[in-house]
Amino acid sequence: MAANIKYLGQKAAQLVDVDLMSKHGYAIEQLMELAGFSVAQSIAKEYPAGKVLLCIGPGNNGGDGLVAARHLKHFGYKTSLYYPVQPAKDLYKNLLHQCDIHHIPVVTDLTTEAKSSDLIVDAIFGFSFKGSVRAPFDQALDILRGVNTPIVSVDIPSGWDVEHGDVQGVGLRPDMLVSLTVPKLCAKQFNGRFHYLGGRFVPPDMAEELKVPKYPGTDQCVRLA
Ligand SMILES: NC(=O)C1=CN([C@@H]2O[C@H](COP(=O)(O)OP(=O)(O)OC[C@H]3O[C@@H](n4cnc5c(N)ncnc54)[C@H](OP(=O)(O)O)[C@@H]3O)[C@@H](O)[C@H]2O)[C@H](O)CC1
Ligand SMILES: [K+]
Repeated sequence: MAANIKYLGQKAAQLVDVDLMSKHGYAIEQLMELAGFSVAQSIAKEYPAGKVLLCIGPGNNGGDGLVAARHLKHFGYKTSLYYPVQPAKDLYKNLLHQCDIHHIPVVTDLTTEAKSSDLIVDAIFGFSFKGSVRAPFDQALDILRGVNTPIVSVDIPSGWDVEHGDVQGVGLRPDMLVSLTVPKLCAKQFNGRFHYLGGRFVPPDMAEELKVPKYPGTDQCVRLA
């Protein structure tokens, strides 16, 4: 584990997000593009090109997944989306349209697709997840837990409490975790092979306060463990 790293609780993570947008003038589209790009780059560092199924949730974690799908396609991966709840928000509609024009299909048979993919990206729930997992994601998590395909979780392994980890015993067991901005408390319990940090958009004063580690060269991600 990288020395001096800071872990944020749920409220603190949400506040950082609000500060970036309301105090520092970032648009959500900017943050999401860089977050999703960093997820795609982290994947490209560790997994060879192949078939990637991105499982997309109803919030901004899902938005990061839609962005990552597009960048992975540009990097030479064959990507598809499982996106069972598609909110009617322009942000997500535009990202989905961009996936469509990149010939990234939306699939519905999660079991078949998960088994036949080389990698699964878990962009279902991020730092706003709370309570017990509601349908249809309860069943989706069951299916994803039952396949052997390695999983990359975006920011939070889905089903995990943001601070306490897999307390409900329904969470995913990712091979890679890509924390965004800074890791959340549950990341202390991550025991997969690769822990990366992405979201290289934090301005210097905030980065110092949050103890954001140094990114190498022009990379959008840094390996923490
Ligand atoms: N600064 C950054 O690091 C950035 C991070 N980004 C990414 O954004 C997510 C956080 O996004 P947010 O939209 O706040 O929340 P989530 O994606 O985690 O999820 C919200 C949706 O999930 C639903 N939800 C919540 N709990 C459950 C549950 N138990 N069962 C089913 N559904 C659930 C929730 O529904 P509600 O009805 O409760 O509203 C929402 O629909 C962060 O983790 C990063 O990945 C940004 O992209 C960029 C900046
Ligand atoms: K996730």
